[in-house]
Amino acid sequence: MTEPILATRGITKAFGALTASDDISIDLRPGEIHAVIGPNGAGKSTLIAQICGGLAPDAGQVIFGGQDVTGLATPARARMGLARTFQISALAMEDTVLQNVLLGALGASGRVWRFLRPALKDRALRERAEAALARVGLADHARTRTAELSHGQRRQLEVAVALTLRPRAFVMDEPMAGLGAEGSKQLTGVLDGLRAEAPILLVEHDMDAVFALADRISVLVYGRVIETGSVETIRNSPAVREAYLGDPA
Ligand SMILES: Nc1ncnc2c1ncn2[C@@H]1O[C@H](COP(=O)(O)OP(=O)(O)OP(=O)(O)O)[C@@H](O)[C@H]1O
Repeated sequence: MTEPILATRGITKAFGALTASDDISIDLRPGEIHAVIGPNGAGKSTLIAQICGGLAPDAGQVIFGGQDVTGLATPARARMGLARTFQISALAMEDTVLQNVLLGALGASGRVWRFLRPALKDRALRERAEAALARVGLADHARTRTAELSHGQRRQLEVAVALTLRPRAFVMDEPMAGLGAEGSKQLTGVLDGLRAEAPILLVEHDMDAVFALADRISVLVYGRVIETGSVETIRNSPAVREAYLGDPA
């Protein structure tokens, strides 16, 4: 079997008497979108925080690129190529779309961002930024002020910024939240093409998007993964229906 790029091994995290992550082992393989779904309070955010470095597990490990990164802080994991998106929008609204992506590319190049002006003239950086914009369908908006983009286009821009870091894996936290039907459809198209570049661990409530995108789905209930499988497996699982949809099979 292909070596996973990202994996948790027996991740456990308790808040007082509540076990928010209960011995969770999931993995993300090259080329796939692995969705994590579950009812409110199931522990999705807690899991993501441990994967990305915001929260230390009580037990278990996070493995990224074959290395144990459990003790590493978020920026160190990001530098290794773990790209988290959609947590808080970090876009500079008054800057143009291209400037936002250039800032990302500049960060990835290790230079400091007070040199943004020369960066606009740096051909290699600019090409990288423009390629990222084209990748998410925003090539025609390079000179648009970011504040003028629709909500959905801003999500696309966040993906472009993340792409400039040349990520090895994406962790996405509810990318479809707050988007209308059209925005969700467009972003679904972007994410669909992205898995070839870097696999995506996708936490998402929008089941249309999950069923359209996921190669595998893990279902989290009360901090436990009760089932991992293909869309078909999950759709037909009596355990998932009962525990997640509240529908006794
Ligand atoms: N810092 C904390 N202190 C105490 N309890 C917490 C803390 N963070 C989360 N919890 C609890 O852990 C459980 C899991 O929460 P979490 O936010 O991970 O769930 P979730 O699946 O992401 O929910 P949602 O879908 O609503 O975002 C919940 O019962 C929550 O109240």
